[in-house]
Amino acid sequence: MVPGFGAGTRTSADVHWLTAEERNRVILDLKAAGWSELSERGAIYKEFSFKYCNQASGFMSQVTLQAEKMNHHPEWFSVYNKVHTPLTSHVCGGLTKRDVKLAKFVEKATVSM
Ligand SMILES: C[C@H](O)[C@H](O)[C@H]1CNC2=NC(N)=NC(=O)C2=N1
Repeated sequence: MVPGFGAGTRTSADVHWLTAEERNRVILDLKAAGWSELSERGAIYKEFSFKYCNQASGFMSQVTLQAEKMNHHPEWFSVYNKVHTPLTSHVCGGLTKRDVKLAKFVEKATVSM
């Protein structure tokens, strides 16, 4: 367990800011999938809209299980059938590989809803 990082399965390698090169590469893919950059926060953001509220709830349940596995959590909030999903790494106040990994999982979760 890395001191101060809790008992999660994180490794020190993936809790550092993305390099400018890594960021430029992943941001292009994320923007193509509809994510926006909250550059003032070093975060990415996407709003997901579902036909029914229970689909939004099911989506959040799926992502929560993954977030727990990764020990890396969205800062989201939902209103009826919409889920607002900012992702950032609090431990370093910016984007890390964990945010990218969780964003990719989030995208897959929407497909299965
Ligand atoms: C103590 C616990 O391991 C930490 O607070 C974890 C929990 N989930 C987290 N989620 C996110 N997005 N960033 C973090 O730095 C983080 N840290």
